[in-house]
Amino acid sequence: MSRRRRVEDLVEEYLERIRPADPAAMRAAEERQAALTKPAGSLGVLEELSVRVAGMTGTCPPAVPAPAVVTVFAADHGVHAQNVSPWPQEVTAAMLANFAAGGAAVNAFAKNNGVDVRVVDVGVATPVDQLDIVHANVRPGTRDLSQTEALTEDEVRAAVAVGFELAESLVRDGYRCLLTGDMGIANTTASAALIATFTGATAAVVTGRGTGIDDATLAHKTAIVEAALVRHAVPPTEPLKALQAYGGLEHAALAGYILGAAANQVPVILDGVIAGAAALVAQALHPAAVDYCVAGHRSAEPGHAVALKTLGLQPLVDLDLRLGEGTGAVLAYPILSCAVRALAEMATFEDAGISS
Ligand SMILES: Cc1cc2ncn([C@H]3O[C@H](COP(=O)(O)O)[C@@H](O)[C@H]3O)c2cc1C
Ligand SMILES: O=C(O)c1cccnc1
Repeated sequence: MSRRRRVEDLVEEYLERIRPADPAAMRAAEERQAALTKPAGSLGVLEELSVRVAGMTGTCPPAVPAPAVVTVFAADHGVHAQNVSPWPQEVTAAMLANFAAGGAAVNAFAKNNGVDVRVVDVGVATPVDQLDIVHANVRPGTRDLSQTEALTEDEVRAAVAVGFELAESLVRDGYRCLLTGDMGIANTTASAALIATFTGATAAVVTGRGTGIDDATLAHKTAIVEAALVRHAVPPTEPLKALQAYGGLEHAALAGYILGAAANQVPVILDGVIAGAAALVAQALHPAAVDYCVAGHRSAEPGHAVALKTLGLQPLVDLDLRLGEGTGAVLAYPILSCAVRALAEMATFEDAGISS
């Protein structure tokens, strides 16, 4: 069997393993929530969240989703050549060294919240061979989406496989909550194109300032996204083709990682706009993948709110973050674990001898 055939089969195999959240476990969790020692509904969104986790894991009450790990998928983007980001491409590799040394914002948040950090090179343009990270480089950055297709079909499928297989191995290692992270200079441009594809929103609505660009650069970046949408014209029913057209390798790996969490019935906390774009790809591949997604936060990048609406997810935190790396997901993790711990460990009125 050719390698190409094998990679094609893999994505189909992944999708076959995904089941919608378990309705019986969700009903049991709703009933248990109603019996706990608090006024009904008083834990607000946390109650719904705990019910969703019961549905994901198929158990009531579910175990607290721990330990947790944030995986930072890193890759570069050919569209960087169009001056859509103020930062040099080499910053992607430099930040990988920073993650490996524990010096980035995501490392600080992760240390605070008891979350482990994994870093994966799925397509960084600058060599990072010497770093103590997962080396799974599919190609050294995408091609320029404004000139040609960013990736070949084989490259897309290989990157999806990196994410799926990593999620599987993390679950095998005992992790019970997977968090998304990303690093890739210019990746808010590819994110905007993906989000426009799956939501039908215009380039003007979903394109944002990324790391911080001025008005003139924003207008130029928006025009690049708009022209790319016309050039490639991928319908929302063709998620793998959308990854081929726009990239990035980290988006493809993140989509695979989300599918991997879903196939293993483990919650996945999404970070910001890059994760939102990848989750739209996962949703288009298998709608039930979203049953396993928790929106960690809402990024200040405008496309993110648009993506969350199509995903049907309510963000847990809204603090004007616009960093990526997984920071918003890590920040939200204790909220998710509190929600599940309350469902699992609170006394019922009957246990406590309180008449309700
Ligand atoms: C020092 C630094 C650290 C970062 N950590 C995450 N990003 C974030 O910014 C990039 C996307 O923004 P744009 O599309 O405007 O280039 C991504 O690498 C993302 O993870 C960073 C960016 C920089 C410069
Ligand atoms: O939403 C994000 O994750 C984000 C926003 C701006 C730049 N980098 C990442």
